Amino acid sequence: MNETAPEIIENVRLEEGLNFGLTSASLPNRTLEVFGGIQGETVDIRLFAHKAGRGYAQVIKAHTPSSERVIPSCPYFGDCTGCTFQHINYIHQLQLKHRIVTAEFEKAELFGIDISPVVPSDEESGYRNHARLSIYHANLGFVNRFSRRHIQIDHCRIMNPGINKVLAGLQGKCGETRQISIRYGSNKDNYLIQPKLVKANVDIESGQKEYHDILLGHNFCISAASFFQVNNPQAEKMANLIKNHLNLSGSETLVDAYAGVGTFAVLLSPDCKRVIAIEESAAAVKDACLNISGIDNIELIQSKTEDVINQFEGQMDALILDPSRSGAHPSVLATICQNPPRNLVYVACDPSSLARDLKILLAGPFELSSVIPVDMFPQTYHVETLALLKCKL
Ligand SMILES: C[S@@+](CC[C@H](N)C(=O)[O-])C[C@H]1O[C@@H](n2cnc3c(N)ncnc32)[C@H](O)[C@@H]1O
Repeated sequence: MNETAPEIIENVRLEEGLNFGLTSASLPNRTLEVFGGIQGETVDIRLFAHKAGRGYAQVIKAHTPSSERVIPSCPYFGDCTGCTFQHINYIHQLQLKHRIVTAEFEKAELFGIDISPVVPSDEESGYRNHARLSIYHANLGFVNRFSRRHIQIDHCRIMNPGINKVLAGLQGKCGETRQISIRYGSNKDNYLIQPKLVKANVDIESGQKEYHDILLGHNFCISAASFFQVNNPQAEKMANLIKNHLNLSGSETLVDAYAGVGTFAVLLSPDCKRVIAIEESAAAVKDACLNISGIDNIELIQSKTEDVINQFEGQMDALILDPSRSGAHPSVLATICQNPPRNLVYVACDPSSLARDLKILLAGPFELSSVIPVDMFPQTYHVETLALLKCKL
C-alpha cells in the first residue's frame, strides 16, 4: 500500500470483528479489519495496509455514530494504535471484553459457560507502570501497528504520571538507542530505565538493575528482565479473587506455577501452610528470593513448570497456573489431569490460549466454578481472565 496515496472508501457498514478489538467491513472483493469503529456504524475509512493477506483500515468519519462512541481524550489516537478502545465509553469497553472472552470460548467449542461481568479498573487512565517506547531520531514514541510509522508521544494517557514525567524529561534526547523501557514503582516512587543512557544530557538516572513496588502491603523487588503486573490495583484485586476461590484455611499446600517474582506466592503465603513457587527465569527467581525474605513457608524452584509438575506426590491442595500468552505446556495439562489438584486457578492474558487449555482441563477431571475477566488494560482490547476450577473426582 502506497502511504502517500491512501485509498478512501465511503459509507462502509461495520460489523463485529473482535480480532485485536477491531471491527470488520465486508467489501465485495475483500474483508477489512477496521480501527476506530464500533459495530453497526456506517463510516468512511482509509486503507492502511495489507499484512499477511489481511487488509486494515481506519475510520476517518462516522456518519451514524454509535451511542457508545466518545471523543478520545488522547490527541494521538489513530496515529498511535496502542489503545484500540479510546473512542468507546468505558462501560461498553468492558462489555466488548466480555464478548471477546465469550467469542474465544465459542471458537474452542466451549458453550454455555457463565462468564462473569468484567471486573472494572479503578483507573481508566494513568494506570500502567511500564512503558516500552521506540526511538526514532532521538524522539520517544510508539509505532503504528498498521503503517509502521513512528509516532512521537509526549504524554501517554494510560501511563502512570511517574512514567509521563520521565518521558517528558527524555523526549528528544535519546538518540543513542532504538528502544527504551521505563518502569515506575508508584508505591515506592522509584524507577527502572533501561538501557543506561550515557550520552543523554538529562538529570534523570538510568540503567537501574531493579526497582521496587508494594502490593497489598508486601514489598517486591523487580529486575529489568522480570515480569510484573502492569496495573497494581487490579493485580491486588486479582490476588484477592484467587484467595477467595481457593478458600484457604491455613493448612494447605499451594503450588504457584509460572510464579514470576513471587507475586501470588507472597500475597497468598499468610493463608497457606506451604507454598511452592515454580519459575524458569533466573532473574525473576533472584527477585523472588528477595521478595520472600522473612516469609518462611515459601520454597522456590527454578525450572520450567513442565519439567517439575509431575514430581509432586499425592494430591495438591491448590495450584495456580499463570503462563505467558502462549498458555500452558501440553504436558503440564496432561500431568494435572492425571494428578488433579483440589482447586485450580488459571490466570490468562490471552483468552484464546485459555479457551484451548480449558477445553483439555474440562474434558479431564475438572469443573468450572467461575470465569472472571479482569480489566488490567483500560482503553485497549486486552483482557486478563481468571478461570477458577475444582477437581470433580
Ligand atoms: C504472565 S507471567 C506471571 C508471573 C506472576 N504469576 C505474576 O503474576 O507476576 C508468566 C511467568 O512465567 C514464566 N515462565 C514462562 N514460561 C515458563 C515455564 N515453562 N515454566 C515456568 N515459568 C515460565 C515467565 O518468566 C513469567 O515470569
